[in-house]
Amino acid sequence: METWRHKWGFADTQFIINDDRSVTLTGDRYNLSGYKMPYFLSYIEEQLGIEINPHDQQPEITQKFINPLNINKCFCQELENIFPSNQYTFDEQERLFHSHGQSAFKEVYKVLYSKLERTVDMIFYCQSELDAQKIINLAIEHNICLVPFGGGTNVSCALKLPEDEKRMVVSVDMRRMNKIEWIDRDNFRACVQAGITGQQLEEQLRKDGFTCGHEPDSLEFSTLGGWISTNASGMKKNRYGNIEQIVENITLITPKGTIEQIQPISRASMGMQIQNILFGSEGNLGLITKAVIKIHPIPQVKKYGSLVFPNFELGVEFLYSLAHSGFVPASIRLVDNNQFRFGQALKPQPTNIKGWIDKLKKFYLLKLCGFNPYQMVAATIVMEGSAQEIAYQQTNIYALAKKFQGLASGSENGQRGYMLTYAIAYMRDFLASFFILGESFETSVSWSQIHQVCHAVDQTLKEQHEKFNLPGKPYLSYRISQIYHTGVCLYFMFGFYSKGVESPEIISPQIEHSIRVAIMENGGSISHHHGVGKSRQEFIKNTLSSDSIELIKEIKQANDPQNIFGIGNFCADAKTI
Ligand SMILES: Cc1cc2nc3c(=O)[nH]c(=O)nc-3n(C[C@H](O)[C@H](O)[C@H](O)COP(=O)(O)OP(=O)(O)OC[C@H]3O[C@@H](n4cnc5c(N)ncnc54)[C@H](O)[C@@H]3O)c2cc1C
Repeated sequence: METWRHKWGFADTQFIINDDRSVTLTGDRYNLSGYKMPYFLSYIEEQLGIEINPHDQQPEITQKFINPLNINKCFCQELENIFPSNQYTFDEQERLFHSHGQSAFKEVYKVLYSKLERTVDMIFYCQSELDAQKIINLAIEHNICLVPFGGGTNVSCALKLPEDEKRMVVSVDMRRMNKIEWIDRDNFRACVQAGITGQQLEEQLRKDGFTCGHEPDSLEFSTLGGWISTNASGMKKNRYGNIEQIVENITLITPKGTIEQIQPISRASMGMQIQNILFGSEGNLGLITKAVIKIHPIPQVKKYGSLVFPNFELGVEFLYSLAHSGFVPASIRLVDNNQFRFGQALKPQPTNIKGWIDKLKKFYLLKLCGFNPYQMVAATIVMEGSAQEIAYQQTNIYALAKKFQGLASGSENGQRGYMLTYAIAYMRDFLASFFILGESFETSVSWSQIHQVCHAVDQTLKEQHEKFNLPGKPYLSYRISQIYHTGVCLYFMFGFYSKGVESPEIISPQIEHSIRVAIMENGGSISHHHGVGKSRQEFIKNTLSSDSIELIKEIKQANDPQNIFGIGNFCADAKTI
């Protein structure tokens, strides 16, 4: 539990360069692990217009910055009297780990290569609802700032500490609260403690024959409390719902008491629903200790699929028709040509037979069907349900795709596409060590504005790259990762070469900011699922009316007048209300 890691993921998994310049993902956790990828480096070099020297790596700082302890002696003394010593720590690595999320430029880069502005003073490991009440009471008595901590996977700087916070700051790590309290088999509900990670949740439910089905790409480390706090979205939301459709009751312990419904309800008309404001509360209101969630029997069949289309426009037209049909699969994603080619670059050197088959497939696609390798795109699909449901979806999806010149391209490619998403954050850290900085960002956008937003992002990135006189070429790729009745979630990845660039950690957020402005000016939203945190606070005023913002501030003020939960997300001046 107390292990820390500033980079993404498991310690046994990292990309390395072999002597022959091929790249391997170590370990055996993913289906990308353990084999040589001969085309990886050349793809990156071609895209960025640079040459990677495997021996020229950016050195990580060995003595990482941790600010001097800011101790409230009376608080610490009382805490010592109430809790055993294994429930809190001042360990420096733990303090650093609990002071950041996974934003590439503003957090991880700073920890590894520069300096994080501020660290927490202590970590408290919350083990029960009673612990939550006690630590909040102690914090009120001694004026301590508490910061709820889930898996530390947010990418919105939600755990970034306000620099002007003068009080002792205690991170409240919720991960010891990781049990399923009860399962109601008849009504498909489970009451689950908030510190459970997605992986633990699925493993525990599976033993009883159930699944929750919420699968964000951070599933291995992110927690139920974090999902609620950030209003998360999982890849299979078409079948299982986004987090707000999955959760039926939340328990939040606040400085004023306990916020919850008396019992979970399938649906209710009961006046204003206080539960709704907890989705996206981002650690501002209190500690989420548990939630009642919907569960489902493990599906009889899970099947991957994939399609290729001649270009992104046809792929989007297909998705538009699919979104308004009755056979939407659990998940479908459409990747642009850059991401499609990146997927190809991660493949192993084919064996003789496989190489021969691949050549035949290529001949069919490129020569007979006339696909252009620099325009074609791919959709990856996950179908879950009964055998009949899958058969129905499969038949109809492939028939519909044909109308948009789509061709089926196999389940193996579909599965690889999904596995790729688990490797992206490992790739970010690997590339950063070779001065290639990248970040992902997302938005929701109406169907009619998809191309406009993609174009605006592309243009803005090119302009910014030129403005800062950065070396090589900028990299951009995007995918549609969720479809809705009225629009989609667009998920972008961008990168640039930073060798020789002064303070890339200052330039990168400026580029990101300009891109968000372009997104919003062209009809995109502040965020589809990453949340506001500190990264997107300034865009709240373009999202909500000023009176709405005031109301939210008043709720915060009424609930936490001392600003014990002083992490200051959502609104820059939320803490001063
Ligand atoms: C590689 C990668 C892939 C990702 N994929 C997805 C994705 O597919 N979908 C998606 O929605 N997001 C995704 N994210 C973003 C991130 O995983 C989510 O925002 C996630 O919900 C954060 O959960 P966490 O437990 O890590 O929370 P943390 O990062 O620990 O905290 C996030 C915020 O929630 C608050 N908080 C956490 N727990 C509690 C609690 N128990 N009570 C009160 N407040 C609490 C914290 O104070 C903080 O403000 C991804 C991130 C990465 C790095």
